[in-house]
Amino acid sequence: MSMKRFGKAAYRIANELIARSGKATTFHRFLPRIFPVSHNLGVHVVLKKASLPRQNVLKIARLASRHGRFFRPFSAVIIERHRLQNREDWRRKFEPIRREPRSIDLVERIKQIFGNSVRYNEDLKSSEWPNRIDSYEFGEFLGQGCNAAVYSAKLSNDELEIPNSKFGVGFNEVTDILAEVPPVSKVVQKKYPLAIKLMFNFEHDKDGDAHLWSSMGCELAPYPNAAKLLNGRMGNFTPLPAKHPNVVRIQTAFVDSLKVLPDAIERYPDALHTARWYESIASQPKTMYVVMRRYRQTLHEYVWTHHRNYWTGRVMMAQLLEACTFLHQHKVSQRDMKSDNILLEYDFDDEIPQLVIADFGCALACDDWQVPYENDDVNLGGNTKTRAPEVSTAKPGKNVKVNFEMADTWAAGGLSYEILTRSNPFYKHLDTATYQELELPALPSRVNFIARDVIFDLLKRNPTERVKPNIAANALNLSLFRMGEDVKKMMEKCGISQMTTLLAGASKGLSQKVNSHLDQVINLITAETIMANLAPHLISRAERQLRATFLSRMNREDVWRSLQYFFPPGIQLDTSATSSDCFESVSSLISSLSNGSKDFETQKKPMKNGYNAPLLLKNVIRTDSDGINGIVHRIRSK
Ligand SMILES: Nc1ncnc2c1ncn2[C@@H]1O[C@H](COP(=O)(O)OP(=O)(O)OP(=O)(O)O)[C@@H](O)[C@H]1O
Repeated sequence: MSMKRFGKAAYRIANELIARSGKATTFHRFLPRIFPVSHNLGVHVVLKKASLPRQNVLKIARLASRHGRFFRPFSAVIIERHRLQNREDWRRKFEPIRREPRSIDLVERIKQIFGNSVRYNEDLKSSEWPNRIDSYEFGEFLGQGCNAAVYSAKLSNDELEIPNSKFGVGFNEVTDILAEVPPVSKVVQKKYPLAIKLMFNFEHDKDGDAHLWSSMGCELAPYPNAAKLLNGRMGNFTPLPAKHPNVVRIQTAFVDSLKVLPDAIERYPDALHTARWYESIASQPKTMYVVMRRYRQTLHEYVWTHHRNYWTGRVMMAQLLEACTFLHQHKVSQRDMKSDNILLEYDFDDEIPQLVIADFGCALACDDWQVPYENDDVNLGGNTKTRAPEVSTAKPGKNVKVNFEMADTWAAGGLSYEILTRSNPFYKHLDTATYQELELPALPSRVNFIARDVIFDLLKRNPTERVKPNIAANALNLSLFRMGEDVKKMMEKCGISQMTTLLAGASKGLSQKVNSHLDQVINLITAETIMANLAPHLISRAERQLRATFLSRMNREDVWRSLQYFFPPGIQLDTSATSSDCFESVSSLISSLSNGSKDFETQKKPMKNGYNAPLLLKNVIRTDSDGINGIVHRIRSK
């Protein structure tokens, strides 16, 4: 059997994974007929045995072993298959997918699969957390800012179960059974899995809780229950309506008596009710506590302690943009987007971190992007160095309003620089109020062209020209798929071209036909994601979650707009591929999967002419030959 046919088989099976989810045929009966084949660094490639006689399966297995340096013995595959077939409870696990009506549009069905299944989205699980400080035991000090100190914590009663204490727990039951090794998240448990933010109350002379809720309530913008908790004490405060994997996870918040921890006098004496003004303090000093999931590190610490890998960087960027997309969709602006406020979670140093936006103390969440700016006392958010140009150039005056709609999106551009090069140009070199776009430092040439162009578009001075976060996130997500050796070629083989991208917005009949090409791409992407989910130890949690997030929110119109990053209007492209070639693209999936993420990044060399040429031609930075992790050597282009 040729490699080409092997690829075709994989494609058909993958395609069926999606198609069957809407058919009467039960998914649970289909799954036992697939099995994973291990590759050296890559991903399990799932093949269906059903339509292939046993000899063929063996042939495929042998073929796979030749294309990957490591192959799990076939006997193990057989054993695994038996194990699946003998498990009665498989039926239950696929109930939600089985019940999907058949007639639903492909994109809608994919959105439902990824949005409504706990398997792909642990956020659907919810739990109750105690609202008394005595219920928690404090651990080490984690950090402090101007408004609060943060400590690790756990529930004091050890008997109590800690719900969702790790990202991976309950993330994907299927993988627990299919994976050869138990998912890491089940093994590693933190002793103190929570982080409690103890807010500084500088107004101990005030009685009651109301002033604490109203002055500190912004912290709760990412907490969907906040509106109920605040009970109208913050006027038109509109917190995020749901949890998001890339937004800090707040478990609960409450006001209780101030707990004076052993290091408090040394670290934050001003926030304590000291003898100095003892007479004026209220009867029982209180403050607000925010109980969060504990993360491992800030982005700032991470970039200085970890080698750079541009693939990892791109996954982190995409997560950041997914968070911005979610905030933007719900008219919330975090307004303090610095790398100390981006938190990361990972278990191993070489694991791609899960990224969240944290610290909403300066957030704007009132269902309106505009803030009246009549005088200097108005709060325009956090650090001046990370304010978008339209904010930093605003001058207070009568009827002046500052629009924050695109402020976080702009800041994500600076943070992307930090992710990829360690340094945010706006911390030191450039002034947000006066910089010119041409002054933006060039990125290393090995940074993928989509990431590079997206960053440039995020940092447009004019907010109306700036790329919307969802379009930027889509482009990055698309660039991260591993189909074949080149995502763009894969798309071309599915029939996407400069022409189809242009036609997509044209008449309905026409765009329906054009959309069928896009559906092929989406089909492949979804299939690859489902397959990836069956190999949790080979694709990072962060990347799987990112894919699920993207697929659960995408729509065709936005995807077409994002495709302009791959097929920009006005530049001649050679796109002779037909949609039938689409099948072939998957044949290279197998070999590319076995190459590992680093190689993917290095394969994406910019084209000699056309769109892939670096946009920032003036000052191209190149890495040395093995510069993927290291310090870059700057070479001026001629
Ligand atoms: N959930 C968490 N898990 C782990 N560490 C955290 C968590 N939340 C905060 N931290 C740590 O505590 C530090 C201070 O937290 P935070 O930025 O929320 O405080 P702040 O007083 O609001 O800061 P700022 O002065 O920026 O307003 C963070 O930089 C981070 O190092």
